[in-house]
Amino acid sequence: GIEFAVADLSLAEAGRKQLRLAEVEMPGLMALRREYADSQPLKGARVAGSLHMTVQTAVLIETLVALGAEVRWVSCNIFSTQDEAAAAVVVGPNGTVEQPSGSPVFAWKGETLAEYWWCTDQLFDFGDGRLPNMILDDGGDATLLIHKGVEFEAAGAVPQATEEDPEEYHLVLETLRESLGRDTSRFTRIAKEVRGVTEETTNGVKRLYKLAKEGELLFPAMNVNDSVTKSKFDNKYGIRHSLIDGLNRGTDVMIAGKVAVVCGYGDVGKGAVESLRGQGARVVVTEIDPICALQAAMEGLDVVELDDVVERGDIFITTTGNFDIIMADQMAKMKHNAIVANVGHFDNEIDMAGLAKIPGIQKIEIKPQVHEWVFPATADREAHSIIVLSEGRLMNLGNATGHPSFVMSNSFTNQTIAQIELFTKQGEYTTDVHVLPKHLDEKVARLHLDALGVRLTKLTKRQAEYIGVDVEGPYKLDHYRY
Ligand SMILES: NC(=O)c1ccc[n+]([C@@H]2O[C@H](COP(=O)([O-])OP(=O)(O)OC[C@H]3O[C@@H](n4cnc5c(N)ncnc54)[C@H](O)[C@@H]3O)[C@@H](O)[C@H]2O)c1
Ligand SMILES: COc1cccc(Nc2cc(C)nc([C@@H]3CCN(C(=O)c4nonc4N)C3)c2)c1
Repeated sequence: GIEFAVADLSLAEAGRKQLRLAEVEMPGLMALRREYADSQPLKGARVAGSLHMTVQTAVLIETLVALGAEVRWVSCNIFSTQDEAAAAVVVGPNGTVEQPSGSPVFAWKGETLAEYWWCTDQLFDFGDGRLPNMILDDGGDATLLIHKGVEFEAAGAVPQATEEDPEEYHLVLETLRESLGRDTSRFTRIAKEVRGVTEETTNGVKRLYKLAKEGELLFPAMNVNDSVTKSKFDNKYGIRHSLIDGLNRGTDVMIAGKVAVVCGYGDVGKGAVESLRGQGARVVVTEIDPICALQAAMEGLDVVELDDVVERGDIFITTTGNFDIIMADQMAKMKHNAIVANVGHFDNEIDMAGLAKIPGIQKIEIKPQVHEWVFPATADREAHSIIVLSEGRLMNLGNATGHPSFVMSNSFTNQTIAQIELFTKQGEYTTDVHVLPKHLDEKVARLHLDALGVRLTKLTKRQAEYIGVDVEGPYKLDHYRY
């Protein structure tokens, strides 16, 4: 039978219904299932995946299986599992709760960190001594376990963590110590078996480039994040869709007419501005980068310093990927019931620690993920409040439901094509970090056009020659900025 560790298998039926809806909104993945139904390019692939165990990811998993792969899965985030999606994957399209016939999943919403690393360790045993030969990663935790495992197997022991190591690193070492106790060459064998890893996000990609630079990368890696059809969608269109979704679900405030301050005007900031402008907000931005600031000005946006507008703004959104963007003393000056939220980096763009330390501050939960922070009266101002969403964490996840399926279809079509590339073209990809060739990035876009009723114009041969491209593409140079 199928091994698994999920919250509740009986949620499978509900999950299956959501999966069927998501399939219609994920045309790229469904097109790949049709294109490769006969050739089964992933036959023989044993894919160990660590990526948010959501309804959208379930469609990715069943696409990999439809192309011939055997798959084991965990979530890459202790809160992002949708339990009904995990259950649906285990039961599978043709199974039952009593007789699950899907794929092994080890993930549930609200895992402890110790449970998280136990789950990740379950990825690497496909039964009868069989090991993974492909890794699909988001944030690099599966890749980390393999690399650290190989390092410590070679050393013959796992070192003790020191007190300056974060608590999580203690858990990683504990997990590896147990593994070494069971088998002194497990990760060394896995590393030999793995043909490559495909990495979903910026942070995971940064870790891969670091490993490659230090000459420690053990197998070829595909940087899926930097496909144009992944990061533009994730960062710009995903946020444009879900920013007002989170604002509306959280506050129901009328956005029209309000002054909205967007900190950062990169891909996410551009999506955030469009989202708010679409609702009639009067948007201003802050930036450190003169090119992005000039772009904003060209779009008719005021570019200001935060302190210029901290008393005038109604809605403040951080998108910088940096930290200490909105500080407690600035929040103290805001209008009564100004809204503050983050869609950028984890939880340190907004100074929540500083806010909590203000003498006499009061935190009132209005509803889950929506808090009113009440500043006590001072000599020159009566008591007043601000509204903070998702406690300063990613509010499109805390107050809304993450990216819509169509956005994830673009990301995951890149993932699937990248898996096929590394699995079927061993030797063509060196042990380094690669990006998908542009014609495959363009293929991802092509696979999403029919669903939108887009009709592409065809180049004539002479036109193609005139601009120096092939009729079938690629249509741009590698460094072209879309
Ligand atoms: N919430 C989500 O679903 C989601 C989705 C995608 C990306 N992200 C995150 O959003 C962040 C931004 O992503 P991106 O692709 O837009 O990056 P980006 O580099 O394109 O944009 C960030 C911008 O912020 C600017 N910036 C940096 N420090 C600043 C400061 N102190 N004040 C003002 N501006 C500053 C930079 O100049 C840059 O233009 C990243 O942390 C990314 O992981 C979140
Ligand atoms: C509460 O709602 C959800 C729903 C889904 C995931 C999450 N949790 C995170 C946490 C972190 C740190 N990052 C992400 C990124 C940004 C948006 N993402 C997706 O939407 C997504 N990814 O896989 N399927 C998807 N759907 C991936 C999502 C929260």
